Amino acid sequence: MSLSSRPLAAIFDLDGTLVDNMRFHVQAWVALSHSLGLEAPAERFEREFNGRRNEEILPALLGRPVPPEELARLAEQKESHYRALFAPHLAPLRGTRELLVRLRDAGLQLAVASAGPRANRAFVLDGLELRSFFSHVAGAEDVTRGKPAPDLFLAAARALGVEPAACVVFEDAVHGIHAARAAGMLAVGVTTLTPAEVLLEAGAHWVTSDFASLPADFDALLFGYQIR
Ligand SMILES: O=P(O)(O)OC[C@H]1O[C@@H](O)[C@H](O)[C@@H](O)[C@@H]1O
Repeated sequence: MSLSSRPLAAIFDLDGTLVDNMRFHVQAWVALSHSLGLEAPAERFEREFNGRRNEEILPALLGRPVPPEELARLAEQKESHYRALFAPHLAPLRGTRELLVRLRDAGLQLAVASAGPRANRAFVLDGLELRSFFSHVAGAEDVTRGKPAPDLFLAAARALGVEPAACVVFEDAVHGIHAARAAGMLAVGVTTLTPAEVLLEAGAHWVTSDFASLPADFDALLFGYQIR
């Protein structure tokens, strides 16, 4: 990882990055917790669980191992509720399509690496017609360890055939920034939910509130031009 060499690939987190949807995930988690008679503050889903897989969140939430059938049922209860909540608001983060077009035209390889399940990825990527930009989509079922382990980003880089050191990750969660750095990649924090200073403290090299305008030095590095 070097702050001076131009990345060859860009890997995008999905929830909270390609779409500004984390409040709907949190709302669905809080509703599921209530239906189970559990006390779980929204804050816990925003900080501790953001970027993790359901296979990791549910045992932590219930405080016990969760057998596969129960896990699948509870995850589907939460995820179908989340999709119903977010459906009327489904839209890409500002500037997403334009950035993807620029990256594609500049010859970068593009992938998604999301801890979310397949149905959620399809909901966003197909619902917004973004899928064709990406050569690979890595998801929860491709790894046994979610973020902050580097596995999802490493799986995406491997599928693209690009060295981790030549990849840049866009990610909104602290766990995701840790995962990107653990993978040896450049990391851009997206401040849809978590404040810039928290993402920088976690190891983000740059931060941005959306994709309409990137930090000038990062834009120059990404697209290979000098700032005058
Ligand atoms: O890795 P991504 O795309 O941010 O997905 C993570 C999210 O995936 C969702 O499925 C979980 O319910 C969320 O709680 C989690 O934060």
